[in-house]
Amino acid sequence: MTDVVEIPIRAELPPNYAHADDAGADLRAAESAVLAPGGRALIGTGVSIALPEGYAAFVVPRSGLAAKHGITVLNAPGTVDAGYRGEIKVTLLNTDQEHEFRVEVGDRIAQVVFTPVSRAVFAPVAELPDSERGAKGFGSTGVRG
Ligand SMILES: O=c1ccn([C@H]2C[C@H](O)[C@@H](COP(=O)(O)OP(=O)(O)OP(=O)(O)O)O2)c(=O)[nH]1
Ligand SMILES: [Mg+2]
Repeated sequence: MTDVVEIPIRAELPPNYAHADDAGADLRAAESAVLAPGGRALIGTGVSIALPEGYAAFVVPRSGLAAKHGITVLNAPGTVDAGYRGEIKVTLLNTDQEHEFRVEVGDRIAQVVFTPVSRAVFAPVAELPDSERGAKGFGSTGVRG
């Protein structure tokens, strides 16, 4: 069964899940905007929430807007802190260098995912424990095969 968390919300256009088992709830634009080719815009959603302590919300792109129009969330995943009570806004980036992209009020421009998060307590050490990967990264395993 899906884990459900109740989140107090103030919104004219609340985020909505397209399907009962979706992880992401679509965020709607509360204002119109025109993104020039290569341009960006900070777009209000009119949504403000009170996340439970120990939770975060991540504002992430929609794959259809990315694949069809080159639209992404510039700071993806946008991080909404549990204590944030302001309006959730979406920084859309139009990566298409030829076409502008128009946003109308009510358009579903991004999605939001809710998740519990851990906070770190940093414990300084002289040496880190060994691991199989060690310091290898940034393509160390290649691409093919
Ligand atoms: O896509 C986003 C990302 C963040 N926020 C809101 C909620 C978050 O809690 C707050 C601050 O975000 P972040 O910490 O990413 O921004 P910052 O540039 O570090 O600002 P601050 O100095 O206020 O933390 O802005 C959004 O509405 N949308
Ligand atoms: Mg910050």
